[in-house]
Amino acid sequence: MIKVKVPATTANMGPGFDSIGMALSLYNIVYAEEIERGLEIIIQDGNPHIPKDERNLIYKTIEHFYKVINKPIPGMRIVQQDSIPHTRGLGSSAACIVAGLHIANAMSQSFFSKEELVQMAAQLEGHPDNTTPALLGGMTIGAMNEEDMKYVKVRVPENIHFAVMIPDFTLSTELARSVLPKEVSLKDAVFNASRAGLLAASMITGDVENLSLAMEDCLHEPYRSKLIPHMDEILKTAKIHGAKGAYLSGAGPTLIAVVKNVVAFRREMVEYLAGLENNWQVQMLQVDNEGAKVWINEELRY
Ligand SMILES: Nc1ncnc2c1ncn2[C@@H]1O[C@H](COP(=O)(O)OP(=O)(O)O)[C@@H](O)[C@H]1O
Ligand SMILES: N[C@@H](CCOP(=O)(O)O)C(=O)O
Repeated sequence: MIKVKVPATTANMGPGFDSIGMALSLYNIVYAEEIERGLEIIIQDGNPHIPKDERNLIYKTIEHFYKVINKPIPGMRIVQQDSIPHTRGLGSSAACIVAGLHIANAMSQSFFSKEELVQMAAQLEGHPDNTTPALLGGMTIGAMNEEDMKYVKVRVPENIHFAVMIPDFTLSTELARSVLPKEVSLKDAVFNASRAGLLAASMITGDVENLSLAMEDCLHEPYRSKLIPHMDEILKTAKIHGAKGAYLSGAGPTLIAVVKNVVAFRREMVEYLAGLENNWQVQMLQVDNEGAKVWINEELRY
């Protein structure tokens, strides 16, 4: 039996579009084992939106891996315990890709290194800001071309708290990318480049006082805010209630605030969000600095 535990991820973190992302302490757990033939997928929370056939993203990733290694895919049973809300900007699709790669690697006894899986995952997702932190933990800053992805992993202090505000509606990454402009001005490019650099450096030094400025973005958030009712108002209110920085997580619609005073912030935001539509829920999470974990027959492998 193979068991894989994969963290949720928050991509972009404001200005780091398609580059910066961080793993969060919220997990999907997937069990997989070979069976004589066919495919059985069991979704333990019974979520009707997750496909239980060959269209399932974990299975599609496993199928891709077997094609790469040029071996026939065996019959298998997959059991999913999902806690990462899907299509909400918390890297549920990246978590499937990472789980699928780890399962296929173990099941086929291919022994690809973690580094090779990092590269494969980034190519499959098309941007490295969810899959890299999901595999390695911490915050990662990545850049890719057609062949390769280079990155740096930063361990984030565990006493920084992330208030994760999740509404009751979904927003697919595909749709949220379709509203982005094809070209941007030099002014906007400079705005983001300066803040992305400041964000990376501030997370390395733990200088959270920089985050209010360092988490600003003008490449994707202004366009996506039209798809997310009250987004700008919620981000502003989070700062009024003491957030050090606040941003749209991934392609949205989840919003995240970096906070120090966890109890007071949560109380005030829960009260404020209760007055809006879309049933916003607040979860207080931390960084996951370890990334995905794999057990084979209950023995932790990596
Ligand atoms: N646990 C899961 N099992 C199988 N497929 C999943 C799971 N979670 C997400 N997916 C697939 O990923 C899609 C969401 O991906 P995406 O739009 O990128 O949103 P997210 O921000 O959650 O990654 C879902 O529509 C579904 O097809
Ligand atoms: N850089 C991507 C990140 C998408 O993250 P997800 O968690 O929404 O899948 C983007 O902004 O499109």
